[in-house]
Amino acid sequence: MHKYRLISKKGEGTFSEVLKAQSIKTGKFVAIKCMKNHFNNIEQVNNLREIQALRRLSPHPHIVKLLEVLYDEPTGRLALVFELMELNMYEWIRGRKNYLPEAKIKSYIYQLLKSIDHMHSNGIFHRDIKPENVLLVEDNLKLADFGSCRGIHSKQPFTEYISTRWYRSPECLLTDGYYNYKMDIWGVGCVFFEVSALFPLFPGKNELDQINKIHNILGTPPQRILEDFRNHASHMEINFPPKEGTGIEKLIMHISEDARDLISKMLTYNYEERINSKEALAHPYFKDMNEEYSKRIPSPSLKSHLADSAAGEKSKEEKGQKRFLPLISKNPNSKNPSFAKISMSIENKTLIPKNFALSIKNPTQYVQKNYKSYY
Ligand SMILES: Nc1ncnc2c1ncn2[C@@H]1O[C@H](COP(=O)(O)OP(=O)(O)OP(=O)(O)O)[C@@H](O)[C@H]1O
Repeated sequence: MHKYRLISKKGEGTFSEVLKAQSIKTGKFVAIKCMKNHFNNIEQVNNLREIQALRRLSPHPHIVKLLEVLYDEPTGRLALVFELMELNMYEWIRGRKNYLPEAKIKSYIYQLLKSIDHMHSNGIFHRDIKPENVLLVEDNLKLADFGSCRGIHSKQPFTEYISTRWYRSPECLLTDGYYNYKMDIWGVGCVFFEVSALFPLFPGKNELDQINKIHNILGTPPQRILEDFRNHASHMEINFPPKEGTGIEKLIMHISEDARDLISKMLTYNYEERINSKEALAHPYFKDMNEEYSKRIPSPSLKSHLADSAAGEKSKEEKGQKRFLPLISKNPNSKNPSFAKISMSIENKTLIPKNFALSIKNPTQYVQKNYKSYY
């Protein structure tokens, strides 16, 4: 019944703790996302946005691959088993003193935009684009954490409190939920800046400070945009004294003009004018990338190999399986090994280093990044 041996902690988010584990049967390494919330029944699990979105978006070379869903009905605990990635984008830049090569950044941002384009073309937007949700293994990038996603055609206003403050778009900060898929592009612009500059562009300490940080750099929005925000906001008075921004350009003079131009098109106040994923992929910044990328991922079979490269050897069950669907059934007593009680392996103290036991902490906690204050 012990399907996975837990090895170490890989990360922690608001809703989960992610552990590195090894399949006892196949020796393959995986990442197990142990959800902090409990679930009453399998229907609740099946209705999870993260699972539904991953089913719709997979397989794709730049979307993290869900391998298995482990649900223990008696305890209500849920764990999602993913292919293991090496590190997230924040970990990649953390503590660096020297700028990263532009070619590397270009390749990663291109792949990120490919994932966004795939998502948006399939009617989903992510709503929490940030460096911690962008996972890397060698030269490959995959987008993760679809827990906040929504359907592009869902009716506004969106009422949930979403998106991580530093990467939240102005329309998301200032209106009562009148935003759309273009908020993901704002997030990509912030990530693109951050991996280029090695510090976050708008590290707001609270909502008001977040708005101020944006104004300090981009200036206050034009009257027309402010009027539009005002018509969709009741929670705050939108009345900013006009201010000129210091501009993004001078913070990233070391990158190419094309790169700066693309970042500023992603960080456009008016989301109707903000560049979309297809236009961004066709931007002159990527003129050498389209060919490079098709050389790198030339065929569907290599695509699926790339998707598995992080996790080592394919298991017997997966070999020959073209399209992977997470294993989940209504019967918790089924012989299906995916129903091995996750709690058994997680609680087996001989298998887990101290402090790495699954902890159910306050799901609203916010883990502050390890950055110094730059402004
Ligand atoms: N497949 C994976 N391979 C390696 N590390 C991973 C994987 N999935 C997640 N992680 C690590 O765990 C962290 C938290 O994962 P994730 O964002 O999915 O959790 P969450 O609880 O939904 O977080 P959030 O607070 O952003 O909503 C990630 O930032 C990443 O560092």
